[in-house]
Amino acid sequence: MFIVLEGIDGTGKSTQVQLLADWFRSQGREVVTSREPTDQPWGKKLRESAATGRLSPEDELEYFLKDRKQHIDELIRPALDAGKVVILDRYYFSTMAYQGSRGFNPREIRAKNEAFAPRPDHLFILDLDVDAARERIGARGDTTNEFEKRDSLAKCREIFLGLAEEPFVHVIDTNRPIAEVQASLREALQ
Ligand SMILES: Nc1ncnc2c1ncn2[C@@H]1O[C@H](COP(=O)(O)OP(=O)(O)OP(=O)(O)O)[C@@H](O)[C@H]1O
Ligand SMILES: Cc1cn([C@H]2C[C@H](O)[C@@H](COP(=O)(O)O)O2)c(=O)[nH]c1=O
Repeated sequence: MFIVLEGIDGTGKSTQVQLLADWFRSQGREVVTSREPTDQPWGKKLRESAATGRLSPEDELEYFLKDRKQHIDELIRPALDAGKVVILDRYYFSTMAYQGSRGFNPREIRAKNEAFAPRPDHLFILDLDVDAARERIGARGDTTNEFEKRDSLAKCREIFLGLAEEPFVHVIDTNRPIAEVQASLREALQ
């Protein structure tokens, strides 16, 4: 079972990934959770760039692809092959949204990724209004970074919602208490 949570910053992805992992573990399943960008060298460079200034659009896209290839080879495929549940906080749909918002064609980005990246069984788009999402980032104690500018987040949200009609995609309204959001995820999986 391969599950991905996506959505703009602050929608509650990390919170929900942990709760979902707890649920699977309580059923005796082995679970691997991970996130992109990863904590490997390409991912680290990308995280640093959020604070120090974004890379050129071309370099940024290239680094995300390199980071993902390594992630798939070293963690995602081995875990899936071993029958584990894999739950990711962001994947190539974020590249469609964020690098799409920088001018690349989201469909081309998707094709490039799907040439090497397995498609998840379930994709949850956690959806929240941009201002509410930015407020949550503030309440978490973080200042918004270069990836979290209002206009580009609005464009990202639009690209994410453009995926809504596909059969493996579930759009989840996260303007609700954490437990209610989690109940919706579990219901969709059941
Ligand atoms: N449903 C909710 N209602 C209110 N607050 C929430 C909800 N879900 C998460 N939060 C809070 O909002 C903040 C952002 O949540 P979280 O870090 O899980 O989001 P995220 O989507 O992973 O963010 P990012 O993409 O920036 O890493 C946290 O302080 C979290 O406790
Ligand atoms: C996978 C991926 C991520 N991003 C951006 C989106 C976020 O703003 C940051 C990651 O931060 P998080 O708060 O830890 O989720 O990276 C991107 O632009 N493109 C991608 O492919």
